[in-house]
Amino acid sequence: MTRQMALVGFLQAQNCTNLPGSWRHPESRDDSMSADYYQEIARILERGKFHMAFFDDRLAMPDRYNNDHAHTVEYGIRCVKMDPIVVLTTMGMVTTKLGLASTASTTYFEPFDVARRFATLDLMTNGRAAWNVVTSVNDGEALNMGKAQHLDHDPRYDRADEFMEVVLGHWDSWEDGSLLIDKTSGRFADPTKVKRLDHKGEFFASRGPFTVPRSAQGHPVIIQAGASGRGQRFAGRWGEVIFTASRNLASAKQGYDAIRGEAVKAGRDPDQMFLCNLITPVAGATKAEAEDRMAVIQKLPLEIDALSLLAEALNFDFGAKPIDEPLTSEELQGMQGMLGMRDGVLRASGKSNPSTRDFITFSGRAQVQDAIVGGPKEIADRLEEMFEGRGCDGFVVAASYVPGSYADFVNHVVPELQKRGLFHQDYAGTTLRENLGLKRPAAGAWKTRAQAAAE
Ligand SMILES: Cc1cc2nc3c(=O)[nH]c(=O)nc-3n(C[C@H](O)[C@H](O)[C@H](O)COP(=O)(O)O)c2cc1C
Repeated sequence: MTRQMALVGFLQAQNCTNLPGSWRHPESRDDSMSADYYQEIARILERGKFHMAFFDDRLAMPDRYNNDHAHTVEYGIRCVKMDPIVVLTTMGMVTTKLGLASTASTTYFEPFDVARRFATLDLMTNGRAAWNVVTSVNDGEALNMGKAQHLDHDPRYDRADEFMEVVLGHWDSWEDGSLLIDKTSGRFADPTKVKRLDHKGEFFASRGPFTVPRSAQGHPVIIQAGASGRGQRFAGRWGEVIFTASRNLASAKQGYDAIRGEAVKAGRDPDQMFLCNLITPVAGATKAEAEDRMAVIQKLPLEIDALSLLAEALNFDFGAKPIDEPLTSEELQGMQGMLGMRDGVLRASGKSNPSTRDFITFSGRAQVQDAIVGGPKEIADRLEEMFEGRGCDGFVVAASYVPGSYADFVNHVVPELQKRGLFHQDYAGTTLRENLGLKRPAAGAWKTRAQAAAE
């Protein structure tokens, strides 16, 4: 079969999109704290045959900049952050095919809890759930979750490896065929097919038995977005859908090859994983219409948006330095958040000690300079180049206003991608795995492949 791309809607259960200024857009809906807002997005994405709606998450509002939240609340810089799984559930109730993905942290939750919440979502949506595994980024999250400080970068991933073993172990506990529900014999399930996990490891202990049987797709799809060396190793071991944020084909190809290489080392088939690259399309019926839209969007960001979100993502208070003063090597080394972002700024600026202003310019954080602006042809051309050039297998589509950005993409770009045979005409099945073309995992398959790779 011809290779076709996966499309994922990038959503936030918050007062703005990942572009913090989006709420100021004249056509943005004002009711982002209502179910109806998210249900409208869900219907648009399903009309456009998107594989998934995906929510990011963070367990704190940005307040690392100047160690204060006043600016965050005042300018609406992602200051509302609701529980994404609850919001997803409301979207699941008005759709039947759209995959439903949410982020949850391995650093601040217990694996049993995460395993149960996602397995429940998977049952309630007939096998459409996915979990984006993150290790979280900053001290604000630590302080909200009863810890003094966020864990260091690489040890977070060591802990996350064991977290995955516990979650997947629990998801395997009810063998297929264990449910009998036989009123005549009075037997609900076969006890020989439901096992306790009895996990006692370095970081976690969880006994079981798990309390949620397997779903139509086996278990939720695993998403990951590690970008550092350690993060890519983790993504290659566990991720079935991988999110990347490459800005051009050359760097996308590098990331694509690196993560697929890690998957092979972990004993996996790299063709059973989809790398989806983040894009911000600004689409119109014509190029001119899109450029008019972009003119409005470009006026939305404020400098404080970028400063606030950089401080949040890198767990570093950029407010403590004059904006044009180079950061010291010690300060750069001390950053513990999304290190892929720091490294990207070092690369793109060509400076070993960039200033805060360089971070604003070269990270593009909270801004739209990376937007792909165009009519159907221009946007489809860019996506086709990245997809056919093997920079990725699909795209995570970010919005600069809601619901307009999704509607514009679905109305103008999706038909063009379909016409070119790059995107499916319709959903192949009902579960997310069926629609992505991922095999239903056999219970325990992840263990054998880890062993095979170690041998
Ligand atoms: C599309 C996309 C979505 C992401 N969503 C989240 C998120 O919701 N929460 C989070 O803490 N990190 C999120 N991340 C960050 C990644 O999990 C990861 O930390 C980041 O890419 C840096 O990689 P590293 O952890 O290997 O340094 C996202 C990254 C991408 C590309």
